[in-house]
Amino acid sequence: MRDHTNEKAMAGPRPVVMSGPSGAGKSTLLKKLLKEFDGVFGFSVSHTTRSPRPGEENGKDYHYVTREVMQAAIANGEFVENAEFSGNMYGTSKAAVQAVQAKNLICILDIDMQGVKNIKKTDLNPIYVSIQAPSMDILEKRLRDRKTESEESLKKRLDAAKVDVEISKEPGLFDVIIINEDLDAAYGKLKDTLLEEIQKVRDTNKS
Ligand SMILES: Nc1ncnc2c1ncn2[C@@H]1O[C@H](COP(=O)(O)OP(=O)(O)OP(=O)(O)O)[C@@H](O)[C@H]1O
Ligand SMILES: Nc1nc2c(ncn2[C@@H]2O[C@H](COP(=O)(O)O)[C@@H](O)[C@H]2O)c(=O)[nH]1
Repeated sequence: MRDHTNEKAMAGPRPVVMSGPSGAGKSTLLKKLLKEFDGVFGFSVSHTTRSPRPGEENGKDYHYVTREVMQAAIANGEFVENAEFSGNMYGTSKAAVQAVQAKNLICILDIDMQGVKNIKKTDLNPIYVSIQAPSMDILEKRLRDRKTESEESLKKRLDAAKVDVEISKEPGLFDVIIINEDLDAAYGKLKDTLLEEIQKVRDTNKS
């Protein structure tokens, strides 16, 4: 059977991959984009086996599933990419990407470094953005202040962050690395990076 995800990817605007250490500010920044540019961006809702955090909604932030359900769906070829992160499974389903691209929106994927490497093997052709904190100390403070992690999970995320920051230096891996120190400044850089694609969607919607 042919994979229609890729045909849609060729036709519509380029997706955006937002990656970077847990706690660097990816969700904060992408939520600002979705709010300011209503009708331009759409979020690719991932699947995960982790439990929802207070305030998170099933189907909006993630599709919360069991490991068994997720493994079966992966085996069935339903995912573009998947990864194990900090003791849980995460993955982007083909349906999640298609749902956004069917509306001719810029599809935003919030994924870890394993996801970036796997998306590179597809022909999704996204813009790759790495969001990083100014230092490991600041990253740790943000994660602690967010109050979402146990000590064990915090340690796993900080260990993964160190690896992530090193790998992100690989030439050509990311189109842009944004250091999220001042939120407004980081958001400004993100918008500058995506300006051309935003304009394309606006032009298409006008005509
Ligand atoms: N520029 C900033 N200055 C201070 N705090 C920030 C800044 N950007 C984000 N934060 C805060 O840092 C915390 C982590 O941000 P956020 O949840 O967006 O990170 P994330 O990269 O999406 O993490 P994860 O990958 O775990 O989902 C949040 O509490 C957020 O409010
Ligand atoms: N490879 C993938 N990584 C994903 C996906 N969805 C989220 N993530 C990444 O997981 C970590 C942790 O997220 P959290 O919500 O538990 O804090 C973070 O780095 C996300 O970018 C996915 O579908 N694939």
